Amino acid sequence: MTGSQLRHLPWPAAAAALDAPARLRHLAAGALRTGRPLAIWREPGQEHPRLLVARSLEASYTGLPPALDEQAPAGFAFFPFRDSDHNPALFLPADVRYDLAQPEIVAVTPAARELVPGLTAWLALPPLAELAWHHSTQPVPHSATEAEYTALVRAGVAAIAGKSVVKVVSSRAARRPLPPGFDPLAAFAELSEKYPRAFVSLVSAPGVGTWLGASPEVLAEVTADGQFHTMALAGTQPLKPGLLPQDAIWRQKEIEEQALVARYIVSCFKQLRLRDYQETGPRTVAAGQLLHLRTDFEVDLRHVPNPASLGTDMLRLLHPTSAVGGMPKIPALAFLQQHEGYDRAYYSGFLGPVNVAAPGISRLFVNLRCLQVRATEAVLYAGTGLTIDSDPAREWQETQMKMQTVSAVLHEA
Ligand SMILES: C=C(O[C@H]1C=CC=C(C(=O)O)[C@@H]1O)C(=O)O
Repeated sequence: MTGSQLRHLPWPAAAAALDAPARLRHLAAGALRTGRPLAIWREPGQEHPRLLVARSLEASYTGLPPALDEQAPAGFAFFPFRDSDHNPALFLPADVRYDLAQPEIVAVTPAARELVPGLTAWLALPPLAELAWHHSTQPVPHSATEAEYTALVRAGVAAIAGKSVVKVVSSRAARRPLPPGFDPLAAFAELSEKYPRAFVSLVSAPGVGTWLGASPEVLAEVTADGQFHTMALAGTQPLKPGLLPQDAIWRQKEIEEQALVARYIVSCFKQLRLRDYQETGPRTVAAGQLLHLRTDFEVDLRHVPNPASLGTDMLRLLHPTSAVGGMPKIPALAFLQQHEGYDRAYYSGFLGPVNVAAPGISRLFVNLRCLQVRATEAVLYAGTGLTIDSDPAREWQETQMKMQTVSAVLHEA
């Protein structure tokens, strides 16, 4: 949609004393109070967050993953690991938009023009002290003990030894009390400050709940200069004080684990008969206090026969990648369904804006290093790629480390 089709609402004089973050909070409060879905995000390397409010939950239900071409509708994708009635796939239409880089304007699409009178009145009202964040209507997921996680890892290693899978990514959930007065927006700001290279997000939708995260992993990106980008991210070790990422040494296990993810991406390109791509890496990269191995894949969309559909086709083939499911995909997902013992919901799904910054710019990330905000507690999620050499104690430890990325905002004792 062009800028001229958007209706721009100015902030009234009554809001003159509110700075840009206070205005974002006020808009979020209004969306939550009227039961609408919203997404707030800060893209890697960018200074300012954006907010998007969808006119309704019903308008946000979707079937297929979004199309990543410039003709596709603008919105924010929020997809579960597995699509189901409990965890519907959402594409929040970009009905109301607020960009902190342009704090004087609230933009509304024609599809949401019936919101304009209420929104105009809301902008002039004093800010609320409390925000009514949406909470999931699903039961709290089972939180595995170390003994249960050990049994899951052993079952995964046995499945690899029995050759039913080559790799599987086991995961678990953990419950933590929310500190008194926990404020998801303040936590979002803290994550944005702490992890400048992450995709930091806060999504809240009726029934679905409120999810906060700082993801290091691009799933599918289409950039303004016509490039498609994805990455193979896997292998984990702590970033030790004084150690530079480029000096990290990796064990055979992590090298293999990451190579499988890279191989999976190449197999997706092959399915689309795409030979012309740039592969860089693997290189060691830092994500918070962790190091990973990463290979980047770039395709110049100006030099492929199907530029409009390549991003869309790749997204549909990639999710869920072998960095969160395993390989081969179908038996790895069947293993998880049978053995994991809890509902991942939106953890290891994907999320991000499509055609919001401008038509033709999409940035989708894997929903990792995330937590779900419930009424009195947070649910943390993390997984580990297993290979034949996996040691259950190390894998448990690795999930603990991964959970610390986002649990930093809970200020646990
Ligand atoms: C599954 C997760 O991370 C993936 C991404 C990077 C490294 C991973 C690993 O070392 O196992 C995982 O594949 C998670 O953070 O929950």
